[in-house]
Amino acid sequence: MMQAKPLRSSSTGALAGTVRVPGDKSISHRSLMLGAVAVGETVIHGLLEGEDVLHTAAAMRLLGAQAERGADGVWRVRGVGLGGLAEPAQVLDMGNSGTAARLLIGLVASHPITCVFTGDASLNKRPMARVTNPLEQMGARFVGRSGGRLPLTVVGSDQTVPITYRLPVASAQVKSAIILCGLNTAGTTTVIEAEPTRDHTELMLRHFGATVTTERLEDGALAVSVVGQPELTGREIFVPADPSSAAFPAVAALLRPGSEVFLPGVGMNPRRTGLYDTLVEMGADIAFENRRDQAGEPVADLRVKHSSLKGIVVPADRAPSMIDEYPVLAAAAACAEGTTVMLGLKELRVKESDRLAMVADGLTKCGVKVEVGADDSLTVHGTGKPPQGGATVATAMDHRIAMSFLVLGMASADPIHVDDGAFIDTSFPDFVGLMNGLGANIKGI
Ligand SMILES: O=C(O)C1=C[C@@H](OP(=O)(O)O)[C@@H](O)[C@H](O)C1
Ligand SMILES: C=C(OP(=O)(O)O)C(=O)O
Repeated sequence: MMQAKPLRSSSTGALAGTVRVPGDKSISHRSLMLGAVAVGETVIHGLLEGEDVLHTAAAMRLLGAQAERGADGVWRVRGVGLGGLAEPAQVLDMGNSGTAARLLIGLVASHPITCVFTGDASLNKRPMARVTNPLEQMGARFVGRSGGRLPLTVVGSDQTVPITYRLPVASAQVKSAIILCGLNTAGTTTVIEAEPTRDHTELMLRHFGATVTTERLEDGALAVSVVGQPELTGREIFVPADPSSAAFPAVAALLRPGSEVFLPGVGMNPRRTGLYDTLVEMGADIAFENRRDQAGEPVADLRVKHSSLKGIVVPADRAPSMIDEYPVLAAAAACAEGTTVMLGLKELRVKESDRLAMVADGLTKCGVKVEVGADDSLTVHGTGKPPQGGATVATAMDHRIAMSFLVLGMASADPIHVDDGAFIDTSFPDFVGLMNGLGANIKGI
């Protein structure tokens, strides 16, 4: 159990400067996992060294791969080849990370090994049936707690069969778990998604030499297919800065008068940029400079200046492209002029915390008028002025709730306290140092 780390954020002057936010979490997990089942060496530049990703690295080692950080900060993974993962002698502890757990459950399911997965108190509450149901159809077996929660034993098989599966929820983790099981399954495995979710698994699999195709179906859904049992070859990977992490200094700069921050090399995969589209619609001054391609992923340098924001309606179909950014968008909406309505937020209830409830409770404590709809919408009534603040906000083991309220505390009239900032290290190590370097005032209490 990590020791709680209460933090306080108070308003300061303008934020200014350049920060390179850490590497993309989704891409980092995938680079370690695919590197571990490729033949030869995978060299990863800019891997996120957050706790979530370090749990994946540790798990890949227990499964037989080598994964080490060099003194130059570059990670090198020596893979075992597809089908070569070894049965781990210990429980695989995925910490706080839904992505690590769900993707790895998929990857090991088509290996003839038995693995026991567990996580922390937050992860062990999160639903896993969404991955075990389709993986069972492919031939893996599972023994877990009721409701399909971790701890969970996966009895994998080298006789898995391909399926065609329509996702019942828009989830890149579920899509990826099935594709990763399909990777070591003879034949073609297809996942159909009605709403496009992040496609880092597909892009990176192609980079490693697999055949992954996408086809638009008559009803508009996307069918993603992987041809099983390819030879994957170790590659060089350059991880872009995480757009989900860049969201925090970006929103902080928008809220603090006089601010200008520069965020180089941020991932701009269109399946991830919903927050930036939304902020621009709200009136944000964000320039996307030097757009370029970095090893198969689009990136840009972001220049963000203080802006007066207006409330808008954020449509439900934008949710997959900004799913982790609603807490920080809610902080921005609390300072905007007018009402912001965010539609289609049901999935927020099954993240590291029930983010819909945590955001609504925290904002209410800070003096913001909010409503949670029966349709899982969130309405935030902004007054055009930052809220009062002056509250202690509960974070429920959730890094994004902690960072979002610390950002709001940079603008609110009175400081905002968060009860525990320890989980920030899961995705954004040195968040406090980087933000304070820009001129924020976040302190331990
Ligand atoms: O595939 C991924 O890397 C992720 C997918 C999303 O989860 P869901 O697939 O549950 O929506 C997101 O919330 C998570 O932070 C990372
Ligand atoms: C939901 C998140 O991560 P995960 O599902 O991997 O725990 C997140 O980082 O906001």
